[in-house]
Amino acid sequence: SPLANPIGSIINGGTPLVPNLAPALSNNTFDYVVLGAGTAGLTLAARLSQDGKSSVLVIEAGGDIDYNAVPKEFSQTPGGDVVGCGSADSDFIQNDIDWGYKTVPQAGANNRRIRYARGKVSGGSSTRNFMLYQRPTIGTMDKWVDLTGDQSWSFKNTINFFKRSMTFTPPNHALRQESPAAQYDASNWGSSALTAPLQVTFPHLPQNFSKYMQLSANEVGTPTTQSFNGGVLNGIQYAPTTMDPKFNHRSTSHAFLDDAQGRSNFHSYFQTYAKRIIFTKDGNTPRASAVTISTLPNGILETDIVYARKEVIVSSGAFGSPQLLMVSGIGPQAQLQKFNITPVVINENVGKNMQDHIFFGPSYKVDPALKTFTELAANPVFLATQLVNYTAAALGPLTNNVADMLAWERIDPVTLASIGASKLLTYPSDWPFLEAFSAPGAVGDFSNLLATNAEMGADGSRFSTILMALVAPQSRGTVTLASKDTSDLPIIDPAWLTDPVDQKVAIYAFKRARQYFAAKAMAPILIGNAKTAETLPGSDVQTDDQILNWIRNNLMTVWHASCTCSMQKKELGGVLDNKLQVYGVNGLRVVDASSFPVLPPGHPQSTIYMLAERAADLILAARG
Ligand SMILES: Cc1cc2nc3c(=O)[nH]c(=O)nc-3n(C[C@H](O)[C@H](O)[C@H](O)COP(=O)(O)OP(=O)(O)OC[C@H]3O[C@@H](n4cnc5c(N)ncnc54)[C@H](O)[C@@H]3O)c2cc1C
Repeated sequence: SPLANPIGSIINGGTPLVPNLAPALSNNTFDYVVLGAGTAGLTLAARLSQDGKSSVLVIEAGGDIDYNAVPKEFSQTPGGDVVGCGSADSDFIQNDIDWGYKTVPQAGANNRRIRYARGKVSGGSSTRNFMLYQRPTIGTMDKWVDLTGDQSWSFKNTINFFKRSMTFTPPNHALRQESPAAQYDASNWGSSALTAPLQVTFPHLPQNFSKYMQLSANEVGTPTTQSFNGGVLNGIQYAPTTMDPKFNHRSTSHAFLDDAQGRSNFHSYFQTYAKRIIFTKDGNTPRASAVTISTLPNGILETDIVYARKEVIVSSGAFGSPQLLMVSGIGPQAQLQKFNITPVVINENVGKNMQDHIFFGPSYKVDPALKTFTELAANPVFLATQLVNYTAAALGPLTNNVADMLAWERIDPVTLASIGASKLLTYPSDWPFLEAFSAPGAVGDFSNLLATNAEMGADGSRFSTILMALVAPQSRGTVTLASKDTSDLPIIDPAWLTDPVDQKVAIYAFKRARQYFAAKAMAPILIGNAKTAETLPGSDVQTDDQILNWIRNNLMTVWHASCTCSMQKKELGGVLDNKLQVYGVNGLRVVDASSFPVLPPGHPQSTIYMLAERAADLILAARG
């Protein structure tokens, strides 16, 4: 057994720092050790422990949100999601539950360094996200099949894993009173007999701005569609959200923790850093057998070891997972050499191929009767009333995740050719190139949405924005090490907007947002006309160069970092095989956004839950 004498046979990094450590004590040995209690990690750990047969430990650097009252209140309240996710440093309440990542200067963003929100807490980034729940297209998953060489990743073959993680509740039209009404397709969801911890539904109140966006989208050629969850995306509709239907609280992967916590075979260590995976020998192949951990604040020092009888599963997210592989000896040669890390497997692809979405868009002055987010930020009396309304009755604008309506569209081939972006025609035919978000507030450079809206709304002005995201991005980024210690944040370089095709599409997207606002359907809510109402950037910005420069100064991540430990055929640049196992070693998988072969258009959390559900099946099948 690889655990017979784990200390004696360690092949990376020598003897653990802790003296007198008794190897493989029964209370620090588990069948499965999951690193990261985030979106994927908690889902996976809960599923692995469900049949009571395997012991599972999940390790999380952050705390349990249940013991962190103020961030919990903010996190639970859907309208609070826009607080503390900005591009500037000035975050407050959420600092306790966030890693505080910041990119290196981004050439594509006029050398700005941009703060990149990431959950460091139970539920990981599902505790911080905007709750939008939507699935990839059929063609997207066909791309996964091509890249992995495995038909089991098709949409048809994964749909039951998508359905398995969540319970859907239809929109409450009586409360919402919206027109046009939110639509959904009942066949996209599980049967009423199928219940899962994660809750998906619609907010109790839609944003007033969204219906105007919907009507103007229809007018400029984007039709209303019924659903974003059956494998087709093009069109406009309200998006379902990961929310509890009764109280409209945020629902996260913590729901899986709640389910698992009472099981005697389920264990969780919070405020514990995974420091390094220890490899022993399995014949000639390294085997992941144990993990050094730190229970000290800020993860300094290796303080203990936990052993895995069967597997170690890394679910530390798109930044944390490649970091953990690299500090443990799996990564590009130059990275390992630079930090004097004993190599286990040289794989140049670890930390490469990072894919992400960016968004940006013009803000317009609108009728104050709309009650936008600007009203909440700039009118303390209204905010106080709505806090009571939300807390006491689960009603009002705070039940809404702010960006509640989405639209996806392709760009026709003639236009693509005219803007120099024909390269996108290589994408599957159902893959949209642009996503539009309703954003009822002023946005600008996303530095701090609360402060921006409080300031711009101080004179009674109210705003709405349509954010445009590039959802077939060509630019690729990297995650590299700053040191050989996971207590130091890795270096994040998303390289947004460095590819010329992305720049062309971004200019097109910006002009498209202006078309939405110029539609007749938008006229009733604009102060003045589409030209005079445009406040950011304002109608002075007209030429392609001016537009691109404004985008560079204002673009923001949609926080969809992925693909940094990609599941792909090795010759294509993979880190993981088609069963999420790390190439070249035994007993080690990576399961989270970093495992994606390619980033689907839109919002990744549904795919991450699917991945965790599927991984649990693969792991339990291997257990026999
Ligand atoms: C502000 C924001 C808005 C978003 N909006 C949406 C949206 O509306 N819809 C959508 O689908 N997606 C959205 N996303 C993206 C989505 O939430 C993430 O892609 C997803 O949650 C990532 O899941 P994961 O399991 O890969 O990583 P995470 O959920 O981030 O989990 C990784 C976990 O590992 C832990 N960890 C890392 N390193 C270590 C270590 N060394 N030791 C121990 N623990 C460690 C982390 O603390 C974290 O808890 C948003 C994200 C953000 C931040």
